[in-house]
Amino acid sequence: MFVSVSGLAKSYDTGVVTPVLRGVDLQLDQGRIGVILGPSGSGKSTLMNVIGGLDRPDDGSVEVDGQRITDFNDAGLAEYRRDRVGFVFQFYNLVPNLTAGENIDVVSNISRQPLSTGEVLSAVGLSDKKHRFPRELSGGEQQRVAIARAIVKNPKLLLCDEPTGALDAEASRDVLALIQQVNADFGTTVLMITHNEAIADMAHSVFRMRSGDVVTATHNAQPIPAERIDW
Ligand SMILES: Nc1ncnc2c1ncn2[C@@H]1O[C@H](COP(=O)(O)OP(=O)(O)OP(=O)(O)O)[C@@H](O)[C@H]1O
Repeated sequence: MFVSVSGLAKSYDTGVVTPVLRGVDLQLDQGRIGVILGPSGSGKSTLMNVIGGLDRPDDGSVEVDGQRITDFNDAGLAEYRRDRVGFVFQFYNLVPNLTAGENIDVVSNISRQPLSTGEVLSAVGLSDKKHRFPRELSGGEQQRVAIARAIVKNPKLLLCDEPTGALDAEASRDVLALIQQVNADFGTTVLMITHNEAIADMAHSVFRMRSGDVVTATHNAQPIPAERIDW
């Protein structure tokens, strides 16, 4: 199992203690696309942040590629995030005064075994826009740069938190097709959060969350190409 989450629990204390993850179990095979669905506040982002080493649980464990990351110290977690995990968020988070190519270079410069900026820009279909600034790109193009930046470090795991949340249907389909292409071409295991039920059809595994727990895990023998998702 490439990602194995077991009994993951986390609460926030804001005066009142609120459990946000209540003993979550989740398993995803290597090279697969997993989608996490669930209503707002069900704990999707918190779960993904723990899997990505951005946050720590109170209890339970996360293993990725045979390593129990929940046992790592801060330096170990920083290294894990830097070398092993690519992150894509809803609002791209590109550096506004750097070009598309420079946004990608920032990450490749600190990566251990990066792909080339040219290769990832070509993979996301933006070779001709390398010198554009984020404000000179559409939302969909900015998200494709963000995906290129996430994969330039050649991560084993790509974590996407609502990657199409700010995009219209057409741009969303392009971005999802690109994520599928990255999964197929680079063998990257993908875990993606979405509110959109329709996106489940492109995943190998679908995890439905409710009130801090994964309540169902289902598997698609034949995920559909993102181009065929019905919005
Ligand atoms: N830093 C924090 N401090 C206190 N409560 C928090 C914190 N982060 C998240 N929460 C709470 O934890 C719960 C789960 O949040 P989370 O962001 O994981 O849910 P989500 O399913 O991703 O929601 P959405 O779809 O709206 O992004 C929410 O009730 C939220 O208010």
